[in-house]
Amino acid sequence: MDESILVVNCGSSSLKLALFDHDHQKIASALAERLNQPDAYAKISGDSVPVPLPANADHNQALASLVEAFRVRQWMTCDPIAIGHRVVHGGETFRQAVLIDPSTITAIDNCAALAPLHNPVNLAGIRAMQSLFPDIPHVAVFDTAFHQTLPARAYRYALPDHCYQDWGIRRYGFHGTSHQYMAQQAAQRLGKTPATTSIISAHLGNGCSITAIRDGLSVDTSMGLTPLEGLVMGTRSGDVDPGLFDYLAARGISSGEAHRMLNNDSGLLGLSGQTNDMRSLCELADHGHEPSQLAIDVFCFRLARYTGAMTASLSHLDALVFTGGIGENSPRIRQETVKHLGLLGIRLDPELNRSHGQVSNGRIDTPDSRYPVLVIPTNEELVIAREAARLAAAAGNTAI
Ligand SMILES: Nc1ncnc2c1ncn2[C@@H]1O[C@H](COP(=O)(O)OP(=O)(O)O)[C@@H](O)[C@H]1O
Ligand SMILES: CC(=O)OP(=O)(O)O
Ligand SMILES: [Mg+2]
Repeated sequence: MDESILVVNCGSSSLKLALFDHDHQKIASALAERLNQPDAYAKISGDSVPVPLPANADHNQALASLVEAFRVRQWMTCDPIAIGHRVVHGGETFRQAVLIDPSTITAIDNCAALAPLHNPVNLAGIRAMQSLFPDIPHVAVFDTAFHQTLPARAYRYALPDHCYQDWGIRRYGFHGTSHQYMAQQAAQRLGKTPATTSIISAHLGNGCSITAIRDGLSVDTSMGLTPLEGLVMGTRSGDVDPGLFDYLAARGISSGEAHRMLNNDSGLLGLSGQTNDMRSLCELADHGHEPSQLAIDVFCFRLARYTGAMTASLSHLDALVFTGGIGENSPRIRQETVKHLGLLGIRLDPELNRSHGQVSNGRIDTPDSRYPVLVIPTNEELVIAREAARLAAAAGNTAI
């Protein structure tokens, strides 16, 4: 028997699928993008030939095609023992991963108003996989769960009390799976246990967030009610003055248009006018494109400011950790961020930084830096696979 585990991560127009074996080693992964658009496509990592998809393929069609491609390649010769689903918003209902049953579906649906871009597609992915694999456990792993330990002083907005009591308006935080993994990995690299390790974890991918983790628990984070608050991101603005909405309304911009502007047309893309891709942005800046350099400057300064803010929640700091596509791969962004943190005494070794800490167990700081700085590759899919296997075993499916 295979005893494999499938992990599904559905985004608004994309999806990622990963297959793990019983030792939690990744066997295969695949990506579908531009879903519901004429040029929808899917590909398996390492394959040059795309997996055929019909024009305007939706999440259901893409998942069915990719599952079939895994089967044809003999990677999955029988049903997996469990399927783990990334769910972005679990509100205050979910403090940890859960087996999905009809009441879970209703609860995730109830959180959809808080994450209209994410939860409906997460649910679409769950339903599609349940119809392909009706007889095995499905597990939901929530981005928000790890942040359920935030103290009220960090999660409450200074709004009238009923906004929280009646409507659940509070800061929830996201990317929890990645931040939790950073806490474990940093502890391991520093020869400590997570329960005694305090870090600042900067997850810098297309979405970006930073979290203060005190003795293994999330105590402050930059994202809020939705994944729009906080750092500058690929296409998201991060923090803006809420007065902006009235100002835009007075200029005839509807709330839908403002929403699109802040979520899809802002961030690195908005500032540079060119791209949301940090690698391209760095090349453009190298060729003298000033708006691209400005986008990098705003990104790094905001990140440094938030790093300083996160220290308010910690009594000591074991490491500043960089992760996500940008955090793992860009020495320039790490250096330009840390350059603003001189007062904290954080210094990077240029050589170690250039090598992404690969020869130094992740460390990229100098011997005289007041705090260690680590680069750690994130692996949200592995965490989801482990959680799915754990809950499936607890539910009596094949033990792991
Ligand atoms: N070598 C690099 N230098 C700078 N940025 C990079 C590099 N490699 C990847 N990135 C950036 O990482 C971002 C994507 O991060 P990733 O974590 O893969 O995204 P997602 O959040 O979609 O999983 C993009 O902005 C991409 O340009
Ligand atoms: C919550 C969030 O921002 O997720 P992503 O980085 O996948 O967009
Ligand atoms: Mg990511």
